[in-house]
Amino acid sequence: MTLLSLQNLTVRRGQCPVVDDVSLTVSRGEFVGLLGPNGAGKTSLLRGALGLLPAEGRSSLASLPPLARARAAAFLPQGREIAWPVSVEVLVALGRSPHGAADPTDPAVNRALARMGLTAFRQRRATELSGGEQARVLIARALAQETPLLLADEPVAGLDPEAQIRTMQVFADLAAEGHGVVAAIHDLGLAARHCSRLLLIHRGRLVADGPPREVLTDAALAEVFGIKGFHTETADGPVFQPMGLVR
Ligand SMILES: Nc1ncnc2c1ncn2[C@@H]1O[C@H](COP(=O)(O)OP(=O)(O)OP(=O)(O)O)[C@@H](O)[C@H]1O
Repeated sequence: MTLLSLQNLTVRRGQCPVVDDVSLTVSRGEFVGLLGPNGAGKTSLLRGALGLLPAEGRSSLASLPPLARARAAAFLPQGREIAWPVSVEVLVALGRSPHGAADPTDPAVNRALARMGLTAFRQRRATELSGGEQARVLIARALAQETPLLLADEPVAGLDPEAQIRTMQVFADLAAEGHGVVAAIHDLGLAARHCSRLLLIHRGRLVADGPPREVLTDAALAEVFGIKGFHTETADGPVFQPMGLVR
């Protein structure tokens, strides 16, 4: 079942298209990594798809009324600032708002806290956590929304290795449970290891779309990122490591 459909989506900042004629679909069961260099258009693509930026073309999400959209897709923005000194459980419960009251005793809040390893933090004041802990709380808020689709902008940025792997595993589990996840990710090794599909964005255009091994080719790495990488298959799954510059 299709959770997101983009047809010829174009987002302009000024005159310049920063998302250029992108068409794709995302289905249940997919954990999609959105890759591309700084400024490639990943955030603009996510925001355009959600209707948070004006766009030409069509997005199945952007055309929904706000409440239906909030029940269809959760969004984790790139910014990680928590402004209100509320408890972790109250903040995570805000993810339940599209479904009615934001109740900290809602089982969905417990599930989100547990998935992100935050149960012991639930009574802590969110503004008094470390940067990485706050980032995990914001992921938990998006998980508590329990939507068919999760769009996450650099969810593992600033997390320690355990939290990065835990978060990638949570997203892969969500996909295995029948949700869809699209996450902008700069760590190509984590993306290659955990995502079922990668989208490669270069100067606003979708230049590759497929399984990690087919997207992270030597030619694409050189052309898009200016790097070379090392791949291998291990008993624990695929390993990809960026190795050096080519320009
Ligand atoms: N508010 C803005 N006004 C004008 N141009 C913008 C604005 N925000 C972003 N841009 C430009 O749009 C392009 C795409 O930016 P976007 O934030 O989508 O990239 P990104 O792939 O998410 O990058 P990063 O990996 O650095 O987060 C960039 O060239 C950027 O300079």
